[in-house]
Amino acid sequence: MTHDDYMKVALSVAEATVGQTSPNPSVGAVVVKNRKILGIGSHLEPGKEHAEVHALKQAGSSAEGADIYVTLEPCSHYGKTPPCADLIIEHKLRKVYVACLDPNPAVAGKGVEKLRQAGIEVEVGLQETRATELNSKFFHFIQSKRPYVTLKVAMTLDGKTATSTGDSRWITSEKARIDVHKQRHIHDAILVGVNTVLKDNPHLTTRLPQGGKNPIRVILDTHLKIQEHAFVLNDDAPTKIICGSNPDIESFKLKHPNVQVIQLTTDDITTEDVLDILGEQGIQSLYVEGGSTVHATFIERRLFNECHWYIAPKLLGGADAISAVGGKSPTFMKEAALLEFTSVEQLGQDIKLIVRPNKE
Ligand SMILES: Nc1c(/N=C/[C@H](O)[C@H](O)[C@H](O)COP(=O)(O)O)[nH]c(=O)[nH]c1=O
Ligand SMILES: Nc1c(N[C@@H]2O[C@H](COP(=O)(O)O)[C@@H](O)[C@H]2O)[nH]c(=O)[nH]c1=O
Ligand SMILES: [Zn+2]
Repeated sequence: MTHDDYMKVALSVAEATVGQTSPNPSVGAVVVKNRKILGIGSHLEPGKEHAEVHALKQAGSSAEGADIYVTLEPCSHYGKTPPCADLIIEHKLRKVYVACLDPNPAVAGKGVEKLRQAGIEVEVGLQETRATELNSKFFHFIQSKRPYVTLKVAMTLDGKTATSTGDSRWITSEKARIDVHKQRHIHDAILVGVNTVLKDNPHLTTRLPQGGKNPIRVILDTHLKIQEHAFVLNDDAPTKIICGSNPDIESFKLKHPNVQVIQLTTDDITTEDVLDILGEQGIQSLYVEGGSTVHATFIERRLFNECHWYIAPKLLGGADAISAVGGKSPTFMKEAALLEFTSVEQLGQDIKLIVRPNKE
C-alpha cells in the first residue's frame, strides 16, 4: 500500500457518511505503522467523535510513532469535541498526512500549525482533489454563508419536463429516479415552487430501498396558494414555506402547526433572499427540483453551483410543452451561462449529466 492507498481508505470511509454528518463535513482517518493499519475511523454524526478520535482509540498506545492519514485538517478548536490536533500530539504520532485544509475559520491552518509546533511532520495535499470534492458543499457554505445549490432537471431529449397539460409521469426510469432520491438524502434541503406542488403534489421525500434522510422541504409560495391536502403539508417530513407580505399566515399556521412559514416583507421573493434565509438557518446544501420558472431565477442570477440534468431517450414535441427552464429569453446567445461537463453517466436507459459553471 502506498501513501495514496492509505488516504484512499480514509476517503472511502468518509464518502460512505455523506448525508449523515451535516452540518459537519464528512471525514475519514487511518492510523498506520510499519505498513500495518492500526485504526480506521470516520465522523458519523454531528456532535459525536471525530474521525481521528475513532482511529486513535482503535490504535491505542501502539499509535506512538505511527502515521495518520486524515481527509481533512485535524481540528484545533474546542467544539462539541476536544481538538484532534491535541489528541494526535498526545499520542505522539510520527507524521500526519492531511488531504486538504479546513476553511472553517476556527481551524483554517491552525490545526497544521499546532502539529508542526509540536514537532510532528505534516504533509498537506495527498488526494487533495478528491477530498475537496467530498466536502465541496460544506466548504462553499463555510465561505459564502449560503447553501451550495444543485439544480435538478429530468427532461425528454427535446428538453421538455411536462406536456402542455402538465403531465410528467414518468419521464425518466427507475434507476434515474433512485439516483434522485440519493441526492435528496445527500442534500440538507429540497426546494420547489408552489406550481410544482399544485401540479404534481410531490412528496419530496427520500424513498430508497435502504432508507435515507428526508431533506427539509422548502416551498416558494408568494401568495400561500398551496393546496390544503398537499402531501408536503400533511406527512411528518419537515417543510418550510417562504411567502410574501400579503397572506394571513396566522390562520395557515393554526391549520399546519408543524410547517414553518417564513413571511417576507415584500412580494418579490428574490433568490438572494431565499439563499440568505436558508443559510442563516444552517442549510448547507439545497437541491432545487423546479419547476421551470424557479430554475430560470437561479440561472439568471447565476446562483447555482451544479446542475444535474437527467435526460430520457424520449421526444415529446410541442412548443407549448413545458421546457426545463422557463423565464424570459436573453436577447443574445452570448448571455448564456457558460458551464462545463463534469460527468456523463448512463443510468438504465437514461443519461445523467453533471455540469458546473466554468472557472473563468
Ligand atoms: N416527472 C419526473 C420528475 N418529476 C419531478 C417533480 O418535480 C416532482 O419532484 C415529482 O413529482 C417527484 O414526486 P415525489 O417527490 O417522488 O413524490 N422527476 C424525475 O426525476 N423524473 C421524472 O420523470
Ligand atoms: N468532522 C470533523 C472535523 N470537523 C471540523 O470541526 C467542526 C465541528 O466541530 P464539533 O462541533 O466539535 O464537531 C466542523 O465545522 C469542521 O470544521 N474536524 C476533524 O478534525 N475531524 C472530523 O472528523
Ligand atoms: Zn477534530
